[in-house]
Amino acid sequence: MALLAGLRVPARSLLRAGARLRDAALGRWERAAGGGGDGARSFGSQRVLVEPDAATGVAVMKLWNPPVNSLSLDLLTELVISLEKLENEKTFRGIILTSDLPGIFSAGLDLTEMCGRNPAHYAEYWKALQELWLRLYQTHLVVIAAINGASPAGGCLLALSCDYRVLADNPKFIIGLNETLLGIVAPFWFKDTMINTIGHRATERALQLGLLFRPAEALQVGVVDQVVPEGQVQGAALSAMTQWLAIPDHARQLTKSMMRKATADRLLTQREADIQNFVSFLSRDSIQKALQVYLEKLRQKKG
Ligand SMILES: CC/C=C\C/C=C\CCCC/C=C/C(=O)SCCNC(=O)CCNC(=O)[C@H](O)C(C)(C)COP(=O)(O)OP(=O)(O)OC[C@H]1O[C@@H](n2cnc3c(N)ncnc32)[C@H](O)[C@@H]1OP(=O)(O)O
Repeated sequence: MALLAGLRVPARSLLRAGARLRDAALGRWERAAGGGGDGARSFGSQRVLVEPDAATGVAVMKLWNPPVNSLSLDLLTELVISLEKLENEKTFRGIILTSDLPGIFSAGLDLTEMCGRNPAHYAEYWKALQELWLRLYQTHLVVIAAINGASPAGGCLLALSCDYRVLADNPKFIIGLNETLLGIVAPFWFKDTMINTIGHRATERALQLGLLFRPAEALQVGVVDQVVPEGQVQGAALSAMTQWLAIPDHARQLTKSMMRKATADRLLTQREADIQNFVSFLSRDSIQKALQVYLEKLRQKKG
């Protein structure tokens, strides 16, 4: 059941159990080692599978961090490495970012990285999140999010950092920056990323109320660009990619940079202070207690 949205997500327990077994078995991408569409070999890490198609210059990047693709330190690190690898391959011009877990795009930041750890860990974790956002938000590649599941908070940030968003039409696939519902505050760069997507007023309302949008609402407010039937999300993302890749790279890339640089620079100029803010905020007893209670509720809701 989706606690925040007050919505039930169908039992994925069996799938999760299977996923955990696969995880335990490791060799995560052996099943895909045969390669991508044009004979290019799939590559990846334990939690990120990349299926490159050298013929089209598009790679599909799939998140796989069971049970809910929470953005753990490991997943953040692996995402940055995969992204960097694609950026350095001249063949690639676009990425489709999606999930390999049914019904979940990403549950956002990993609450277990934010609870009961020490300040050095919080700092390392936040730096890794900053790193992923800075790279994803500013990459010269076209990134299209094929959102095939729920994406609260940090999951929404991931999607908002892409160039275009396609959401599968399922009322359980909620998306939004819902931090206030947890008693925490979305950092300024989360807020800026949303403002750049849907504007100031819509962001203010969404952030203060911690709104999680269902697909039709997400489309209406502009959090996503397209809603398509489930099962068509990756195809629709690939179609949209064709339009983006029809634009000469240099012109599109310079335009992207012109639109996004000031936002990214704002974090870059106060990166260390942002880390310290996060560490001192998380180190408060009241915040730790609130996060523990929230995590416990998530764990117990099945019982
Ligand atoms: C002044 C300010 C200065 C600085 C700022 C400082 C701090 C603020 C920064 C904060 C920014 C935060 C961003 C975030 O992303 S916080 C995380 C927000 N995410 C959520 O709240 C999502 C919670 N999860 C859900 O709602 C549901 O799990 C979900 C995703 C809808 C899926 O539902 P379902 O399929 O039914 O799965 P379960 O709920 O049963 O969960 C399965 C399993 O996963 C665990 N889990 C879920 N979400 C998380 C998570 N985010 N992190 C870690 N673990 C998670 C859950 O506990 C279950 O565990 P179990 O052991 O029981 O299997």
